[in-house]
Amino acid sequence: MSQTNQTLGEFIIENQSSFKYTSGELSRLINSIRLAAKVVNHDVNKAGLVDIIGAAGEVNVQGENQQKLDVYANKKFIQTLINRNIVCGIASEEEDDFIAINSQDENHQNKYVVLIDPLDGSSNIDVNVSVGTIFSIYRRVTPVGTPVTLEDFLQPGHQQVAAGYVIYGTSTMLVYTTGAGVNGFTLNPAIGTFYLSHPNMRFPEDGKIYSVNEGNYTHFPQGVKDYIKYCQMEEGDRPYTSRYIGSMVSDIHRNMIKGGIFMYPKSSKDSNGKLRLLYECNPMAFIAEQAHGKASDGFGRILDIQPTALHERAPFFCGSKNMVEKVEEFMRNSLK
Ligand SMILES: O=P(O)(O)OC[C@H]1O[C@](O)(COP(=O)(O)O)[C@@H](O)[C@@H]1O
Ligand SMILES: [Mg+2]
Ligand SMILES: [Mg+2]
Repeated sequence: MSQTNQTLGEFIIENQSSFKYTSGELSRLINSIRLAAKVVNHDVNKAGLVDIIGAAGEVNVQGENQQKLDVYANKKFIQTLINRNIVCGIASEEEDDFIAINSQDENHQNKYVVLIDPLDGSSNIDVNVSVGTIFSIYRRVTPVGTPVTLEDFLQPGHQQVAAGYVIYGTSTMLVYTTGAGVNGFTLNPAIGTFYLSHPNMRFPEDGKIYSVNEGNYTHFPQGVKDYIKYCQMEEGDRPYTSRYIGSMVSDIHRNMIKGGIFMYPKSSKDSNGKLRLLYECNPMAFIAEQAHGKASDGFGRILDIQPTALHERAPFFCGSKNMVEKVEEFMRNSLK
């Protein structure tokens, strides 16, 4: 791939006009996320050498032991967004409540709220397996000029104006959508620039990879058990291949390129699954749909769920369209 590829900065400017609220504000916001991603990437790449490995000694609102990199990435993204005076509110997996941001001139003119999972795949940080960052962006619904409220964050996923993720893997990539398709950019670490490497990303309609933590098999709903058995059957183009990294961003990224389905169902242990609707499921679902894939809670469209709490969870099935429809079929049949 030659360096004649478009840079992320050029792409943002060039595609600004395809975005219905073309005020440049969203472009500046995506640029801020690009900046924060580079800062975090710089330390992720030498995780063993700098003091960002291991537990931070704190427990977050989800009751999870925060990793040092969770806290570090959270701080870097929030700091960058505040410094660039570009948003009116931020919500994060690592923050109990949303953060209301007053614009310097105190009249709350900023229009966007951002929800982030600063570090996705925390269990993989210490073992040098790829991890990610996930972001979701909405226009506020409360009037500009008034302080941001919870209502601005509890919007159904189909209201997102942009969403994306950063994957810190064999290479570092930023993949995002503003509702006009999905594009992926690879960081050239030597010059610190993201280049368009994966234009117009699309899920193949069908795939041969299924990604689920089979260690929870006995706790899964019958429909999921039936679908996993279906994937493992010697029939037609099956059995499918089981691949599970344990970092949702990385599992879905792989399946978007190769064709496949990622599943984190509810179980007798987690009555609503593990993944958080607002800053994990919704942004990945927006990406999936924009890439001609599908995202469901097993019965309906993830993006149509009306959220009621900042850190609520949802069962999540995301990937190649025909595979998600197949698991929905098994879920419906299991209730008959
Ligand atoms: O270890 P499990 O139960 O399979 O869970 C793995 C899942 O949990 C997550 O790590 C949750 O995300 P965080 O790391 O951001 O908390 C997902 O990335 C991943 O798919
Ligand atoms: Mg996560
Ligand atoms: Mg996280």
